[in-house]
Amino acid sequence: MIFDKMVEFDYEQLVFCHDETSGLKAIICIHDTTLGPALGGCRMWNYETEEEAIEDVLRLARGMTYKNAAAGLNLGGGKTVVIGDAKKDKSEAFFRALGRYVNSLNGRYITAEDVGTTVADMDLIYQETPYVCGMSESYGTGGNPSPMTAFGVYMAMKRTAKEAFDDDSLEGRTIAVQGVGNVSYSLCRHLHEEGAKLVVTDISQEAIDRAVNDFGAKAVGIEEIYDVEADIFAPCALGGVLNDETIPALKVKAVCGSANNQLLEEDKHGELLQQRGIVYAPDYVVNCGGVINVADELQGYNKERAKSKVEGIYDQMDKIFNIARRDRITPAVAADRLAEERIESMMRVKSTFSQNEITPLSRR
Ligand SMILES: NC(=O)C1=CN([C@@H]2O[C@H](COP(=O)(O)OP(=O)(O)OC[C@H]3O[C@@H](n4cnc5c(N)ncnc54)[C@H](O)[C@@H]3O)[C@@H](O)[C@H]2O)C=CC1
Ligand SMILES: O=C(O)CCC(=O)C(=O)O
Repeated sequence: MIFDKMVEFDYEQLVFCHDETSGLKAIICIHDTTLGPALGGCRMWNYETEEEAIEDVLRLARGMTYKNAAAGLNLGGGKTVVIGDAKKDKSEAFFRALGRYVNSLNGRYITAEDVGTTVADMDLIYQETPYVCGMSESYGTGGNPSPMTAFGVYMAMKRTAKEAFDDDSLEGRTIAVQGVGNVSYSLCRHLHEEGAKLVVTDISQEAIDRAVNDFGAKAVGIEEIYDVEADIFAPCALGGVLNDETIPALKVKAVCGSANNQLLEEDKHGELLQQRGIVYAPDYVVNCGGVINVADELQGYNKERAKSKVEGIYDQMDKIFNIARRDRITPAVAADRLAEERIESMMRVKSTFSQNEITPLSRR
C-alpha cells in the first residue's frame, strides 16, 4: 500500500520517527534528490489519522521537488510532518529528537519552518544537526522566511495583473485575501502601500482586526470571500480551495496567493479556471520566496542576494505565462513542464563524472 504510493510518483524515501520520551511522531519524506539534497519545511498538524499524515507528507514533498526546481535551486524535494498539536505538544526534547532523526539522514534532507513550526523550533533542531535552515538571525541566517515569501507573492501578483489587465500596477485594484496570517499580513502591507483595496477574511478575529486597522481592509465572512467582486483572489490560508464549488462562484479575473496546493485537482481545476477566463498563477512559483530565502543560508546568508533572487519571481512568471500562451496549456501545466525539463536536463549534466561534486552543503 505505501510502496504503491511511492512507486506512483517515484518517491525515494519515507522515514518514520518515534521518540517515547518526548512523544515525537514524525514522518520525513524525500521525494527526489536529482538536483541536490531535499529541502522542505516541517509541518506540525493534528492529523486525525496516520494515513492523512502520510498522504500530506507525500504530497508536500513532491510539491517541494517542483518548487525548488522551478525556483532554480540546486535542491531536491522533501518535507516533514509532525503529528501533534502545535499549541500543546512542543518541548525541547521533542524538536531535539526530531533534529537527531534529520541528522541521521546525513544531509539527504534539510528541514525548515512550515505551518505549525517556528524559528524557535528550528533553533532547537539546530542543537542536533546542521541540516536545518530558518533559525534565529543571530546564527547568521535569514530568520523567519514569511516576509520574503510575501515579497515574492507581491512580485508574482504584479506579473499576474499584467497578464489579466495588461498593466502590472496594483494601484486601485481590489484584492480578495483569504487568510491574513504571517505571509499574508506582509503581503497586505505591500498591496496597501501600492494603493490596492483589500477585502479580507480569516477564522481569527484578531487577524481580521489587524488588517482592518492597519490597512483599511474590508472584512467579509469565511464563505463570502469566494463571492467578492474583485480583480484578484489571493488564497493565503489553505490548500484545495480552488474546486468544483468555488471556481464557478469566483468574480475575479485572476488568482494569485501564497497557499500551497490551491487546486484541488491540478489538471481539472486549472482547466476550469482557464475556461472561466481567470488567470491562475501557479502556487509553488508564487510562494517560492520563502524557500529561496532559507536556501540562501546554505551559501552564507546574504539578504540583498536573497531579495534579488526573490524579485526574479516576476520574470519566472513571465516565462510561465508566455509558455502557457504559446503552447495553449494552463499556467499550472507550463510550470510543471519547466520544472520537469530542468530536472531532466540536470540529470543528463550530472551523468558526466566529476571528482569534486559541488552541492549547496559543501559551501557550509
Ligand atoms: N510562511 C512561509 O514562508 C510560506 C507559507 N506558505 C503557505 O502559505 C500559507 C500561509 O502560510 P502562513 O502565513 O505562514 O501561515 P499562518 O498560519 O500564519 O496563516 C494562515 C492564516 O489563515 C487563517 N485561516 C485558517 N483557516 C482559514 C479559513 N478556512 N479561512 C480563512 N482563513 C483561514 C489562519 O487563521 C491564519 O491567520 C500556507 O498555505 C503555507 O503553506 C508557502 C510557502 C512559504
Ligand atoms: O519556506 C520555508 O521555510 C521552507 C520551504 C517550504 O517548506 C515551503 O516553501 O513550503
